Amino acid sequence: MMFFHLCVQAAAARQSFRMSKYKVFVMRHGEGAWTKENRFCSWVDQRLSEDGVKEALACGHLLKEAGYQLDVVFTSLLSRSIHTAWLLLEAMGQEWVPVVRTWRLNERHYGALIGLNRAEMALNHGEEQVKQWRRSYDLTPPPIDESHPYFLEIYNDRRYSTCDLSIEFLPKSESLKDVLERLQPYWDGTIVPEIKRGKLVLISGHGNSCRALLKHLEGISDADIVNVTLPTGTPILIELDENFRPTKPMQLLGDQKAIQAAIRKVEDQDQPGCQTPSIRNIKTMWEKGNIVGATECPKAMNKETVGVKSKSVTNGVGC
Ligand SMILES: O=C(OP(=O)(O)O)[C@H](O)COP(=O)(O)O
Repeated sequence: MMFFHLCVQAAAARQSFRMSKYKVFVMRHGEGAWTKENRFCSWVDQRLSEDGVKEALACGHLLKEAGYQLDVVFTSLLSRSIHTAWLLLEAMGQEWVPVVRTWRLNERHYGALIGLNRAEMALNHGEEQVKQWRRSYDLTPPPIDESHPYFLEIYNDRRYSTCDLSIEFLPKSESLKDVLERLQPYWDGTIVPEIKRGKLVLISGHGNSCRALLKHLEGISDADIVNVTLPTGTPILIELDENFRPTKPMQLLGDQKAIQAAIRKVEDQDQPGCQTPSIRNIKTMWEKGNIVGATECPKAMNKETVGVKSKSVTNGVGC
């Protein structure tokens, strides 16, 4: 958390006294159902939790009270990001504002780790390994494959037939670096032109798609981005000069004490003691599978072992 401030200060030191020409809001959606369960959610389409709905509405009230008038909101193709945009616009009384969706703002694809519980992973593989998987810049987790219980749910979903890449070219696992590489063309080609037209843009993204964007905009180094963690449901205001360089430190809007507590909560998700009530009913998700050693093909799991009752997807069949 301290490092987050250092990154911001480092960016500020480079900003000298340039004039702000543009503003843009970047925010991670409200808390999702699996955030509460402490599971890697990624491309699984979970809804907002009750708290997540409240967070999204609170963001809208905050921006409305500050007098902001949005012109366009960009979201991922995932419901928690879109729902956050809707609730926020409703709270602002600006429901008519266009919402534009793109897979390029989707959360980082966590590959074979999708569905797993972070605290349990830390018990099995060590906190440091889980921190590396979560926060390092260029580490890519083992890819998802057809034996994974969420594979079909993701890749058979009709929304992914609407992308500017055909389904077979969509990612099967991503590092943060990969996220930035797929996001930057959309930022440059679609979002920046809107901002240059004078539109006030809000991006309702995800923990890691927003980290990738902030890394790019704030010039955060590969080493320092490891220490940047974003809370849910907190708008970040970024002011940019005519060359899209930041003119001042980005601002996380809202009650600063609550924001710091929310960041700490996300950081602590990979502490072995960070168990949720539901996790007690979940058998060891990889049945002691060694994901550290796995490169291509981690051990099979099924939806029941990760606490999901649906049997609509074929169980994994092993490697
Ligand atoms: O789905 C996720 O993020 P999201 O809740 O922002 O969509 C990831 O599981 C976030 O996990 P991380 O905080 O361990 O990178």
